[in-house]
Amino acid sequence: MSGSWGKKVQYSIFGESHGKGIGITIDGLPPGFEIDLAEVTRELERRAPGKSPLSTARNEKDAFTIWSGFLNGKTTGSPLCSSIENKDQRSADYESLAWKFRPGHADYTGSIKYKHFNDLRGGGHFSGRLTAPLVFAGAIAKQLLRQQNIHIGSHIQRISSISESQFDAVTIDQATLEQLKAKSFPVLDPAVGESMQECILSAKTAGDSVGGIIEAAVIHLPAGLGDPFFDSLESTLAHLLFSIPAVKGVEFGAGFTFAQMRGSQANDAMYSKDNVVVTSTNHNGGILGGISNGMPLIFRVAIKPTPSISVEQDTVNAKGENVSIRVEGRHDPCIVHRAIPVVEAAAAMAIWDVL
Ligand SMILES: Cc1cc2nc3c(=O)[nH]c(=O)nc-3n(C[C@H](O)[C@H](O)[C@H](O)COP(=O)(O)O)c2cc1C
Ligand SMILES: C=C(O[C@@H]1CC(C(=O)O)=C[C@@H](OP(=O)(O)O)[C@H]1O)C(=O)O
Repeated sequence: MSGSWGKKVQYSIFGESHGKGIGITIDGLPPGFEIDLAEVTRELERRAPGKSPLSTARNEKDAFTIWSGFLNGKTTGSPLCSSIENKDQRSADYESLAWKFRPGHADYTGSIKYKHFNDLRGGGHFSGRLTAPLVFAGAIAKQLLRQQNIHIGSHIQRISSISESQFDAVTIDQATLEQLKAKSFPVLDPAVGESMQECILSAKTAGDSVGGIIEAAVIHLPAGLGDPFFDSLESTLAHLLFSIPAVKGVEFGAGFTFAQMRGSQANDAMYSKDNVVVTSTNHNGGILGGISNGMPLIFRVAIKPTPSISVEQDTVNAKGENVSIRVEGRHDPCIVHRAIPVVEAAAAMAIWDVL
C-alpha cells in the first residue's frame, strides 16, 4: 500500500468508506500559518455527497476534527492530523451483492492485492469517499498558494457527449475562476450546463451512469517550477491527479490534439511584454521541458462513468463462478461535478509541494 505522498510536504491518507472514519496527516506545513477553517468547510461542502439528485443519496456532512498540529488558529509546524467521521454507511447494500466483484470497481483487483482481507463495503479504501481528506488538505494548500497570488479553478468541460468551450488558455483570470467556484454545477455556459444535468438524470433513470472531463487552470504560477527529469511539473501533477478514483486520463495544454497539429501551429510564439516573457498562444499549457513558463497552467482530467450501475452485467464472484450483477444502493450517476473540488485540491497539493 502507498498511503503517503510528497517530498517537501508529506501527505498521509487513511480510512475506509464504511469504517469509523477517514482522514489525512500533513507533515511539513510552515509554522504560524493561520488557516481559514470556514473556507476549509466550504471546500468540503462543495464535494460532500447527498446534496442533489445528480449525486449519491448518502448523506454525509463531512465535518472535520483537527487532532494535532494546530493551536490558537495557527499551524504549529508539527504534523497536522484531521479526520472526518463516517455517519451514514449502509453496509447491507454491499452484503446483498454476495461478494460479486463489481465490474469497473476495485473489488477484484483489491481482493487480489490484499488477499481478500480488504474492506469491500462501500469500496473500502478505494472509495471516492477518500477524496474528502484530499479536499481538506487541498483547501489548506490553496490558502498557502493564495499568499503567493496563485489561484486554481476548474469547470465541467464535458459530460458524456455534451461539451462547452475550453478556457481561453492565455486570458483566463481570477474573476472567472472565482465565479466558477460559487456555482454548484460549475460551467462557463449555463445553457450547456442544463443539458449536461439532464444527461446525468437521464442516465440515472436508466440505472446507468456517465463520465466527462474537468478542465482546470492555475494562474500566476511563476516561471521556473518543476524538477526534470523525473519530477517534471507534469509528472508531479499527474501523480496526484491519477490517484483520484475514476480518473483515467490527464492532458496538459493541447494534450492529445497536439497529434494533429504541425509544429507551426503547436509552438507558442514568444514575446516580451513589460520585460516579462509571455506567449501569444498557450498550447503547451504553461509547461515547457517539465518547467512552468509563467503562462496559465492548463490541464484536463477525464473521469470515467461511475462503475456501480443497476444495469445487469456479467461478472465473477469470490468463488470464481460466473454470475450476473445489478448494483443497487446509493451511487453517483456521475462523478464529474463531485470531483471538481477534488481535482483542484490535488493540483494545489502538488504545486504546494513543488514550491
Ligand atoms: C467523488 C467521487 C465519487 C465517486 N462515487 C462513486 C459511486 O458512487 N459509486 C461507484 O461505484 N464509484 C464511485 N466513484 C469511483 C470509484 O471509487 C472508482 O471508480 C473505483 O475506486 C475504481 O477505481 P478506478 O476507477 O480509478 O479504476 C467515485 C469517485 C469519486 C472521486
Ligand atoms: C460516500 C461518498 O461517495 C461514495 C463513493 C462510492 C465509491 O465507490 O467510490 C460509493 C458510494 O458509497 P456508498 O455505497 O457507501 O453510498 C458513494 O456514496 C462520498 O463521496 O463521500
